[in-house]
Amino acid sequence: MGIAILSGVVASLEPHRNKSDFQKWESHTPGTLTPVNTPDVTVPTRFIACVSKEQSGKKLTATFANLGRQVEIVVSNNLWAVQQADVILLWYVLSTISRPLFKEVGSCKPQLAHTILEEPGMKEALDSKLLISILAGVTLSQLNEWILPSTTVIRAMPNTPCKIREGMTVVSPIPESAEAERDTARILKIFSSIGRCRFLEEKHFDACTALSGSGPAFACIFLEAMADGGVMMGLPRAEALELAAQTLQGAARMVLQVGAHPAQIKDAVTTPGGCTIAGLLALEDGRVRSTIARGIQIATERASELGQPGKK
Ligand SMILES: NC(=O)C1=CN([C@@H]2O[C@H](COP(=O)(O)OP(=O)(O)OC[C@H]3O[C@@H](n4cnc5c(N)ncnc54)[C@H](OP(=O)(O)O)[C@@H]3O)[C@@H](O)[C@H]2O)C=CC1
Ligand SMILES: O=C(O)[C@@H]1CCC=N1
Repeated sequence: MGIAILSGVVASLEPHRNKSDFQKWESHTPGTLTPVNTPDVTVPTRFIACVSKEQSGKKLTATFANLGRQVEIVVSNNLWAVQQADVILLWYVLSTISRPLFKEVGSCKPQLAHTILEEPGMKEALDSKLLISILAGVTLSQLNEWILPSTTVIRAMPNTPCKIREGMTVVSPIPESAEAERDTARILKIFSSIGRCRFLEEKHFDACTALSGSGPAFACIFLEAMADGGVMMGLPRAEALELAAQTLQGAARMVLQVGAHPAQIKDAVTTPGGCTIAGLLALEDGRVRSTIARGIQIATERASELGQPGKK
């Protein structure tokens, strides 16, 4: 997930980004960000990604080699990376004071969070900084126990399409403080540049983890199954996949861009006595809706266990 976010953010900073990118950015954050086409002095200029294994370091170096902006890779030295930064996110670090910096400090599994944060010197390195955790299941109250009160901590739940700047990120409310406005702008700057970003209360985070965090996996099962159906009926695999993917994207965009209700879209496609209703009834016979919805329910329940004491 760290690679997806860092790739998206780095890509968003490249000079070839077009005007619509800026407009998209602004539309998510009315009044809080720099106006369209005005240079933003807080734009990050330096990136550091941290991992624990040499082999992962080599892989990351290869991954970021083609991005055209240098990403420093640090193996087994989270503390150093955090110390360099002014603003920190749990799996990565953003720094913007006089010299803008942006650092990633490993994208660790939820169970590892405590181990990383209890490293000697880490609390002090995080002092007065902004810590953003993307760790599924790990709560703000847990995180607050592992850091000094002077560190501001919030949660974010992104998803892998952040890599192509089509992500969905949910962010917990920013705690009230003198720096709240600045922190809000920094958070929106990152996550609105790599997709949609919305604030929601922490109580919704496990459901968001299941719906949008895990969602790309669920959507791809459906996508693959549609393509399989096409292949079963004789379509070549590549074309079946293209048709399925573009169809899902088109339907989703009708909901997001046009504001259509999914039922409206379904009804408009469904000619009386036609083939769509025949297919829909077959899907309903397989309890497709409750199966998908229960999948989100079960994933939500599992998300609530992640990072919790006594749970695997
Ligand atoms: N995958 C997803 O779609 C989403 C994931 N998340 C959250 O993101 C987090 C990471 O998940 P995911 O990306 O799937 O996991 P991965 O296992 O793919 O990535 C974990 C990364 O963390 C690094 N890491 C592990 N331990 C340390 C350490 N002690 N110090 C520094 N770096 C470390 C690993 O490097 P190394 O291999 O060298 O140890 C690896 O690069 C989880 O908390 C998950 O809940 C949230 C939303 C969506
Ligand atoms: O599977 C997981 O636990 C993580 C959280 C959301 C997506 N991946």
